[in-house]
Amino acid sequence: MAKRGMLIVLSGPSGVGKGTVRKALFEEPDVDFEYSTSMTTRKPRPGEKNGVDYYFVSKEQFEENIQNGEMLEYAKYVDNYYGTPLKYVNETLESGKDVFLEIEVNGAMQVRANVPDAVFVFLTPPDLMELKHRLVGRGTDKMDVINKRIKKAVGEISMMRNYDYAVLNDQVPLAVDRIKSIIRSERLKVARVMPDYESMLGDK
Ligand SMILES: Nc1nc2c(ncn2[C@@H]2O[C@H](COP(=O)(O)OP(=O)(O)O)[C@@H](O)[C@H]2O)c(=O)[nH]1
Ligand SMILES: Nc1ncnc2c1ncn2[C@@H]1O[C@H](COP(=O)(O)OP(=O)(O)O)[C@@H](O)[C@H]1O
Repeated sequence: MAKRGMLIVLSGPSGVGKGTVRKALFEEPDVDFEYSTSMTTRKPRPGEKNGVDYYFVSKEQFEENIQNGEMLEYAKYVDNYYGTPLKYVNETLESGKDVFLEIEVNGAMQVRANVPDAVFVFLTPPDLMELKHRLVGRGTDKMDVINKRIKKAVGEISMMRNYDYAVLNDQVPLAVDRIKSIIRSERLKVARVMPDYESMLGDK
């Protein structure tokens, strides 16, 4: 049976650059993670595709999935549900492939409780002014939503201490390199540079 894959969880406040950094990371030739597409009740933004950016579903459908135990984790974030479908993550990890989740902090803490050997990375902005600047610059949310997201960010940033790693996203290529170092180091831990005692002792 294939060795179970590694689960890496990237969180951080809205607008810090999770999506941007994740896309840049996935373009690296030596990075080979499967991205778990989340499910949400949020309406698609212009250009977003169902099944690619998210699985866009109704509130009723989402609640049915929760009831049926089909979510690895889920959270309500600024009036909408967001969550990770369990089946894809389990099957992919079981097949030996590594999986990448990009989710907010409450969901990440649920994953922490259920998958203790997952690796938790918090992406942090240089400061709150820069975070607001990025949210405004992205131009996808109205000012009232941006303000709600910024308010939420303060609490989210205080959750950073519950993560294995904090990564500063001052510049995208630097943040990508930092995450790659974490992955390399975690792989070493998993590969465990340990002797194979059974073969050392020989057949008895
Ligand atoms: N718990 C959880 N959070 C998610 C999931 N997918 C996305 N999110 C988070 O929900 C928040 C809002 O997402 P979205 O509306 O797409 O805004 P954006 O990430 O700021 O572009 C972000 O912090 C996402 O990381 C998920 O499957 N589970
Ligand atoms: N290191 C960075 N420096 C400047 N702008 C950035 C950086 N990373 C991301 N951005 C910009 O910030 C905005 C929010 O990024 P996005 O990836 O959508 O964040 P998130 O997925 O965390 O909500 C986007 O306009 C993006 O281009």
